[in-house]
This record gives sequence, C-alpha cells and structure tokens, in this order.
Amino acid sequence: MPQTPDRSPAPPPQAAWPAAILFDFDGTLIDSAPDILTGINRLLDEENLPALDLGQVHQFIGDGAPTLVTRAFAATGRPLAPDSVPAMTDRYMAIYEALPADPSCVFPGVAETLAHLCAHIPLALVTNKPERATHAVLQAIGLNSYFKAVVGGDTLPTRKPHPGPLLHAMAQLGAEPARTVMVGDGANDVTAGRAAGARVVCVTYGYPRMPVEELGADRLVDHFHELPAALLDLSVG
Ligand SMILES: O=C(O)COP(=O)(O)O
Ligand SMILES: [Mg+2]
Repeated sequence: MPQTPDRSPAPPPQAAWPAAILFDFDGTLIDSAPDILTGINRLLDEENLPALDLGQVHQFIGDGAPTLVTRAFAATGRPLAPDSVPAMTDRYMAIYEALPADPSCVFPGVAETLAHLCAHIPLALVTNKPERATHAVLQAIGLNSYFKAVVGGDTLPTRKPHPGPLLHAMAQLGAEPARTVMVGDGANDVTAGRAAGARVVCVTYGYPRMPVEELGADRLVDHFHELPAALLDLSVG
C-alpha cells in the first residue's frame, strides 16, 4: 500500500522554562538603597564625616561591601587607606545588620512572582552582599523559603562579575549553564552571566551605573511581573 505523506504541520516549538534561575538581590529583588544609606551615614557620622545622599549611594551599590565603604569615604573627600578598609567594612556590616529590614523594601511583584516560579524551577540568590547579612535580610522580608541556594559576596574567593558564584549556584541546583537564566540589574550580573554561559534578563528599575539598554541583556523587564513571560520567550529549557 502506498505511503501517504504526512502533511500534518510540525508542532510549534514549545516554550520551556529554564532549568534554574539565579537572582541578584540589591536593585533587583529589593530596594535596599535607603537602608544602605542609613548604615553608611551612621558609619560616616562615627568618623565625623558628612552624610551622603541616596543618589550617591545608588552609584556605589553592586560591587560588594568593601567597595561600597571605599567609595563612600572617597565621596566625602577623606579616602580610606587600603589597610583600613577591612575593619571599616566590618563596622559598616555590624551597623547594617542591626538595622531591621522591612518587607516594604521588596520591589512590586517580586514575592508573588518568586512564589509562582519556584513551583516550577529551582531558584538561587547570587549577590555581592555579604552572605550573613543576605540571610538576615531574606529572613526578615520573608523571601528565604524561595531559594534553594544563596551565594553571597564573601561566600567564595570571587564575586560577580566573576562567573564563579553563578557556577557554584548552578552546581548546587544541578543546572547546566546553557539552560540557566541570571536576572539582575547591572553590568556585574550581565558580565558574570555571560562568562558563566547563562542567558541574562535585566530589570530596568534597579541601580545600574550605565543605561540598562547598553548592558547587553537578552531581555529587559520594566516590572517583575513581566519576568515569567520573558523567561518563556527566551525558551532556554
Ligand atoms: O554590592 C552589594 O553589596 C550587593 O549588590 P547585588 O545584590 O546587586 O549583587
Ligand atoms: Mg544589583
């Protein structure tokens, strides 16, 4: 019997969830700049130095606590000697960790979207904020249960933009880089994500130090609610 050719159309490619999603913290999930400003200004006040404003602190966040403290002192006109940075960073972290984090610092749409995504996909937090403070803030704002792994700026010898922390999180989640998406707000997230072999989504409301359109992300989202659609559109699963 002659074979009739199968003329049924090929099924449309299925949009798929990533195997894992890695999230940046400051500027992506939480508006931490007001608390960071309070902590920095208390430290500067102890040192008899003038206070900074929120706009300055926005520019100093994202490269970890020692760099934040270094930039803050430099902005007052009294830069720190390099050998004073570790002790001054410890003092800053003690002040910051004593500040009660308020759930209102969570950006709109974040809690509901993480709750939705974590039902499908393992999630990790990869931040340059020191790990102990990260856990304390996560606990205080009620987001801790969504993450299967948390990598802080002092968890490993390297931090973003090095890919090491992202690869460490992927190994903990058992996810291949090519099927993983990094979600962040700045150049460190894009550089680290690319170097780790992941795709990158950036939010447009965070603390980037350059226009977000120039960061080189695969997708931009203006609101966290748009993230699931952007992830399905990337279809890296
Ligand atoms: O610089 C920091 O301390 C934290 O920044 P990140 O959460 O955006 O990595
Ligand atoms: Mg950030």
